[in-house]
Amino acid sequence: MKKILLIEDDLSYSRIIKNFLERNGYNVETADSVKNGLLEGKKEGVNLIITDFRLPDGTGLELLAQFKAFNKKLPVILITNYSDIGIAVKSMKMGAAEYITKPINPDELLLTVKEALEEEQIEKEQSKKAFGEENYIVGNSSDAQQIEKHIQLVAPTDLSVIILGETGTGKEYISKRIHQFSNRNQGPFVAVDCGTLSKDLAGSELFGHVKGAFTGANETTTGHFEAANGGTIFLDEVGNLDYESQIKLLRALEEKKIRKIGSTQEISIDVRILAATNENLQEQVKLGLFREDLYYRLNEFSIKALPLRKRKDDLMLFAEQFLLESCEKLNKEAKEFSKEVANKFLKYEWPGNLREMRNIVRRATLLENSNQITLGVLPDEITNKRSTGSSHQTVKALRQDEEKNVIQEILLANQYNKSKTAEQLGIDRKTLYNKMRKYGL
Ligand SMILES: Nc1ncnc2c1ncn2[C@@H]1O[C@H](COP(=O)(O)OP(=O)(O)OP(=O)(O)O)[C@@H](O)[C@H]1O
Repeated sequence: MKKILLIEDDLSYSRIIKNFLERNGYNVETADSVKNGLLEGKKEGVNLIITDFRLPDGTGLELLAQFKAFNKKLPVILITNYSDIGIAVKSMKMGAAEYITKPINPDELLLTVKEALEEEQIEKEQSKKAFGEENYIVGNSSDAQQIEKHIQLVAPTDLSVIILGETGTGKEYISKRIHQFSNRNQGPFVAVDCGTLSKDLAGSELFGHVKGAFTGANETTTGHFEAANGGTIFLDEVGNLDYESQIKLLRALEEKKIRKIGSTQEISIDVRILAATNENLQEQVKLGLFREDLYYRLNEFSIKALPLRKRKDDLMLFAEQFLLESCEKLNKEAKEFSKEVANKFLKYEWPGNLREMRNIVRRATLLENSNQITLGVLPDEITNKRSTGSSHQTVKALRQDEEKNVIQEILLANQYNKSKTAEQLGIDRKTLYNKMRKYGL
């Protein structure tokens, strides 16, 4: 049975989530602070961490950073408030498996947990074989067609490719597509998140080590390069590699040989390298933080993944694909977007790009009961419903606090059964959902 550690300081809420996950076949331990979370999470046998963002002695992001330094393969799901998209985006950059927003929707939670654990399994088995098209959308706009042309052009060559773009713009998807259309597509595709490689262990993660190479090296390991032999290695957030690892990487690329840490034996490798960054790598080269020779070696060809706000022509195509996928995955009847929603989508900035859109559409699919996605199930960021400062603010805030407490109490008493809660409050389910979202319940 998979073991989940849930870190949440609201104990009644924590109990409800724990019960729900246990009913669905998981073993759940709980902790109520950063300190206790770290203690519990580092114990043997934990497969997944779910942590709230706001904790009494710190934040979920601090925990995420610590867990990623401790074991970067341990998946971490961050719970944020519905409107904290900035934190959610940051968490993904820091290596979170996924984020979910409050109020937690049970189906969404279960799906996210399942997906995070599946990914953990794949990592473990290192079964990086060829994969299907993964619902890859090319897009109809001329920019999208240009990117696709470049992918098809460069894929069959062995050139190193650097993929530039903001977080969530599809850099990893592009690199998988390059692998898929390359002659190496029967070989492994190994994705390495350089942002989560600690300085001390980067060398051994990338190239492996022999038993006894350093304290704690109890057995000989295979590094990512060796695992990718005959295939493609994808170095995500390559700008985060420390200087020492950059030197080793350059050597591996130039000599096509690696040496495990602590070994004198050289191993020949045949690996194609794709790298991604959402930083200005050239700027880092200028500042002396990234080696110029490595930069040119990685940048034999470059592809720019566009931010979603600059892809207005294809934006609804993505939204509709995510809606279709969500309906299928969640066993919901087919739905469409209302005109108002489409308008808001086109005006929104999408700081988290395609990943944010996929998550918002998935959540809207869960919340919407009709066959049309309406404004009511979108976050305030998109609908601009956020209240602006006014003289009534304090009185209003007080009333809202009261209302929030009452709703929370009744929800808890009903074990988060929304129909019962709405009935007891004398409001309909939709109003309840809106209020829950408003108050982050
Ligand atoms: N071409 C595409 N077609 C369909 N969905 C896509 C496409 N590109 C990206 N996505 C969706 O967006 C999500 C994020 O994409 P991906 O992980 O490739 O982004 P990224 O730029 O590598 O993100 P990060 O900067 O956080 O590493 C994917 O999980 C997928 O759901």
